Amino acid sequence: MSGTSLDGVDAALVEITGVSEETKVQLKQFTTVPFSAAQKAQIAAQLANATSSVEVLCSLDFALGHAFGNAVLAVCQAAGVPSASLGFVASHGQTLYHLPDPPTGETRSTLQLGNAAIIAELTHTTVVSDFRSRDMAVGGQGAPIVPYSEYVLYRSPAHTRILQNIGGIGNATIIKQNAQLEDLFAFDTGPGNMVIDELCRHFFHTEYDDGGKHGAAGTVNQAVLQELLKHPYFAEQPPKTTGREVFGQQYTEGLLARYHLAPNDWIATATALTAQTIADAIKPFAPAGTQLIVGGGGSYNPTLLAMLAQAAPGVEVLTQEQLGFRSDAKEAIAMTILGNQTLHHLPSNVPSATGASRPVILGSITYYA
Ligand SMILES: Nc1ncnc2c1ncn2[C@@H]1O[C@H](COP(=O)(O)OP(=O)(O)OP(=O)(O)O)[C@@H](O)[C@H]1O
Ligand SMILES: CC(=O)N[C@H]1[C@@H]2OC[C@@H](O2)[C@@H](O)[C@@H]1O[C@H](C)C(=O)O
Repeated sequence: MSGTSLDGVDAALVEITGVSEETKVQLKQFTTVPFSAAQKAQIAAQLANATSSVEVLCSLDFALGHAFGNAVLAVCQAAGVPSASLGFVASHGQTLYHLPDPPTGETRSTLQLGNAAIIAELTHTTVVSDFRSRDMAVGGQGAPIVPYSEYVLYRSPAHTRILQNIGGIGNATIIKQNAQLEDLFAFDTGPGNMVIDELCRHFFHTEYDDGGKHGAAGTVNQAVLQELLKHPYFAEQPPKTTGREVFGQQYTEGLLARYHLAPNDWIATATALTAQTIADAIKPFAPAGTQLIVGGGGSYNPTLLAMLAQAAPGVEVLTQEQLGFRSDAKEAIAMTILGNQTLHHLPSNVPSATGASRPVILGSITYYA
């Protein structure tokens, strides 16, 4: 898995047994193979129309295939497991573009690169990939696709649980107490770390606000925060998804041109934007006693977690680690659950989360034989 932050390829080696609601997974090893600065710059350039090139995109698909295949080899090597003994590889790839509701003229579509044939050859293993297209083909947004795995792993008879991932983008899955799969509800809350990261790059030439220290040292500018909260995405009704197309570099550059704050105040304000938009978005679905379980890289930012707890009174804010899971491994583990469903000819989209017209078997299979 590689998400919108472009930090690197996450590879989870899991033991998986059973299918559907009976699926059991055990994490054996986890590795993130970071993208080099050059790889990251090359991917980032392809995310914007002004700087993308069809020649580089063609090359990038295969280059990412190598990066993903090598991440599989790295996690296997760390565990002392030969890759040829794997049951399968489930590869999300790198989202390059996502058009669930295209402006005009274009076709609803989504594009994840990381060529599966290259991964199969490097790892000597069958690969399941392209998990989003099939959901979109039946009218869904093609995202979010992790809710099925969250239902399998986190449903609880005792609590309403909201799984909040804070990666580049923030996304929430609501699993009410005693929920059935049809009851799940999920959507993107808005920016996760994306704006914070962009501001860190702009002001400090760092990739992110390590430990939330800049955010903690700054003061939230309430007037600017209130303006930012007026972005139309926050008022849209779920199901809804968003991405770099809306809250990427251009968005932050626009903010920097419009408002003039001290660097730490900017980062505090962007951190508060993430916290407040999450709190506002989940509020209608969070009765007293709800557990908000935070995952993704944002769970390593204590300033963000503190702001979130303050913005969501009555909700118990927990991290994946507090439940015995790993925040950084969660999405990669989710892909293995989806891949396992695919290989058993079973669906794993959640129509109530994506807006799809029906459950479908996600993914494409590239056999290694
Ligand atoms: N120690 C840390 N302190 C503060 N922030 C951190 C830390 N570690 C990671 N992060 C944040 O988490 C981000 C990466 O999160 P993650 O890997 O979950 O994102 P992603 O999977 O790429 O995104 P998405 O889930 O939106 O696709 C980093 O860019 C950074 O902002
Ligand atoms: C199109 C795409 O790659 N969307 C990602 C992105 O990153 C976070 C959020 O936006 C989420 O909707 C999704 O990823 C997770 C894994 C998902 O589909 O559940």
